[in-house]
Amino acid sequence: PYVNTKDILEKANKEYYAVAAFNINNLEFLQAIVEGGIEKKSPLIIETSEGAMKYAGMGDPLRGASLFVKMVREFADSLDIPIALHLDHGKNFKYIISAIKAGYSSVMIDASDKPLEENIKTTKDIVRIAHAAGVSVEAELGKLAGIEDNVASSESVLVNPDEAKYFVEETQVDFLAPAIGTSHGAFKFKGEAKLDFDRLKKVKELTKMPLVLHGASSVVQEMVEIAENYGADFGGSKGVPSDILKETVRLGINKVNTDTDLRMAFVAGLREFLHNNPKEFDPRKYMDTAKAYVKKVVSDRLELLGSANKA
Ligand SMILES: O=C(COP(=O)(O)O)N(O)CCCOP(=O)(O)O
Ligand SMILES: [Zn+2]
Repeated sequence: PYVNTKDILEKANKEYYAVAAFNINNLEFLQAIVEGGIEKKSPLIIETSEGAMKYAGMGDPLRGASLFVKMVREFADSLDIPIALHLDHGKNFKYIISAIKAGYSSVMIDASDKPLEENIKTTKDIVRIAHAAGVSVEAELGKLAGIEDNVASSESVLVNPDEAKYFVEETQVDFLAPAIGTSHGAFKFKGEAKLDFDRLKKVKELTKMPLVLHGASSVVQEMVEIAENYGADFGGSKGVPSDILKETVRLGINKVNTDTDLRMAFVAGLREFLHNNPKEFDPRKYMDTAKAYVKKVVSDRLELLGSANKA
């Protein structure tokens, strides 16, 4: 069934597991993610960034949002696993309202680059509108390093746990993304991978609410090797190691944003297939391996996060 993200996360919060939030931009990634969810009998959070809404809507975010709602609902309404659709990194008021209007389960208002009081005010405005429409809300505190689509923030600003408590009380958001040292993309750490577990623990103690980890891809070595075998150059790529990811779940992370791992799996499959089948041009054939590799990464992640058999 098509459900509200909050329902999925409240259950995860109570039972101390995490649910992956997988980003999509097209049909093929959605198909692969849904196949993984069915195989693992796991709840799924499908999420789209504003860039994805523009991409699918050919420049028209409302059309993009509406297309994603229809695609996701088509799968969700016909399956036993709970599936939610979430707007990831909502920064533009028009896009956030478009997602609410189109029927998204939840939206993120990302005002993390603003001073605290401004982040609170903007977030409160969105919470008021979203809650009136039965839509749940995610916000972010602290800043991720790395490149986000429209915010190239060089250094990460880690969350202040006391600020987090004040923020959630003032804004009434439904789930919170505390920055604890991750960053978007495939180049997360120069040296050893390290996250601030102490801050995470404190934020959980102070807020007791479902928490979100952005920039949580692991950069799966198996996929890097396949892709590089067929011409990719992912030198220097490094993600969040599985044991560190599991520790964040143990400490209270319940939604785990995963995009890069699926992108790398897809392109590994595509490169491999195209190299080995020079005569093929049927998209149902050349997307096959790409989708299979995405499904594999999805299934492994659902297992790792503990949401398998929680549908
Ligand atoms: O946290 C993540 C993904 O983290 P990852 O890179 O570690 O997968 N996300 O919110 C995904 C952000 C995708 O934005 P865009 O479509 O503009 O490129
Ligand atoms: Zn993110």
